Amino acid sequence: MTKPLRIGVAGLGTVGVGVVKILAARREFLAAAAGRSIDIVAVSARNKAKARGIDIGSARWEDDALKLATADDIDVVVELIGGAEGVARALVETALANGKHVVTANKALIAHHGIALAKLAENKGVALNYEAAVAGGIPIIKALREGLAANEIESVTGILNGTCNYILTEMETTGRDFADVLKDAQALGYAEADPSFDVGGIDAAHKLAILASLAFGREVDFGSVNIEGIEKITAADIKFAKEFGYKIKLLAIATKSDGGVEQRVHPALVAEGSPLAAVSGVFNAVAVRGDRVGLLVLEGRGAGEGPTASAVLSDLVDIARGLVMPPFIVPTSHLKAPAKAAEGGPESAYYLRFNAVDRAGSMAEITRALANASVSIERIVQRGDEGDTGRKPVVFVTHKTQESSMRQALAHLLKLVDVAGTPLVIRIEDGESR
Ligand SMILES: NC(=O)c1ccc[n+]([C@@H]2O[C@H](COP(=O)([O-])OP(=O)(O)OC[C@H]3O[C@@H](n4cnc5c(N)ncnc54)[C@H](O)[C@@H]3O)[C@@H](O)[C@H]2O)c1
Ligand SMILES: N[C@@H](CCO)C(=O)O
Ligand code: NA
Repeated sequence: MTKPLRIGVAGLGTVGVGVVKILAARREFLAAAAGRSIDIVAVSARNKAKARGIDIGSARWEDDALKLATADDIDVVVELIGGAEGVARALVETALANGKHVVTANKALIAHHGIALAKLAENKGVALNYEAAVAGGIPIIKALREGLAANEIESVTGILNGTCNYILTEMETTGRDFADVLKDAQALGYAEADPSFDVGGIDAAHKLAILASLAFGREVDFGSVNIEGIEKITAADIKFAKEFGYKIKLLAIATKSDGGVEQRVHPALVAEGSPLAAVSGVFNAVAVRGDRVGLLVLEGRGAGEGPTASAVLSDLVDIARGLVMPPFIVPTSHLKAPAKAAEGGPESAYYLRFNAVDRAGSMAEITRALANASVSIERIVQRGDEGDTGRKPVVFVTHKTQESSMRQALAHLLKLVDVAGTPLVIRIEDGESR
């Protein structure tokens, strides 16, 4: 057998602990699969004394993670700290500059600096692998890089944040409130250090920008993603959606058009019975449409110790086998510059919810405001308690309409005295039916 692949692990939190556990449990099999053993020679984390339930054996402890990037006895730096800047970025840059392979689960880092880091890796002939960064245990990077390489990709639609999907599913099935369920997701190790990245849609946008780059052969363009989170979704919305035959999901959608790429992350109503509506709890899914393969849907756990560490290990086994591929499928010199497609996307139906005064004539005014913007209504429901505000929730489902018409309708609604606050507007998507 060739000499061992020597790794340094920075970060021993949810993911780092999972990596140490798999390496211990599957040591012999992985060595046989890779043709060499994978040995942890050093680790680093913030708190040496913390009980983690793992045995790091003879691995040395480094208080300063950056030492892993310069140590002579390390071939691969495994970055599991997190964050687009700070120690994580410095560690990865220094490791690559020193000719060490890097494996990371850090989507924020790859979304912001992936191309610059890939250039560094290419110059040094080393790997920059990040399977764990997108959709946890689903091998979507491998699928795009290897299994789907023959295809021109037309669109990628995903449920890419485990925390949000877990929250929306729990709210639906148990009726518990948002804040309560978010605490659970944190305790289970799903959420980011700052959970507003999850619920605000930023984490899903990081992942989408990476997938869009791989799918469409353009440089990562996180800045162009239109992002909306799930913070405004209430248990009542989930109930109304169910009544109409839909589930609410945080979708991440990247579509190729003549002018470039449209990237958006937002909650959407997806029809029950469609592949994406069936994805529940911490599960993620990625639906890819390729010109030759057609629709392909991959589903699996998107967060948590085991699934994420599983992806990190697959990257390590690739390196141990001697596979060093361009981080973005093609060399960075072949990637096209980012190009943002005209906004608006395809026509879609919408769900609209707001509170309105329940008096004679108010509904007529509201429907007129929508009609004046060419938005036609499929369903109206007015129900619920007036409470002490004198206003009742009103929910509309529209027929398919242009986004510009919907914006115009909203502007009209906001001028009506009977409408309170800003209406919640959610797109209705088809959930990637075949
Ligand atoms: N938890 C998941 O389900 C999941 C899934 C996919 C990707 N990720 C990504 O994996 C990375 C790690 O996530 P996590 O959930 O394991 O985080 P975590 O907060 O559980 O662990 C982070 C670890 O990094 C260490 N750390 C922080 N600052 C450090 C420093 N300056 N030097 C050395 N160590 C330092 C901490 O001590 C801790 O051990 C992040 O990039 C995250 O986005 C997490
Ligand atoms: N916070 C992320 C972790 C996996 O990337 C999520 O909930 O999906
Ligand atoms: Na993955």
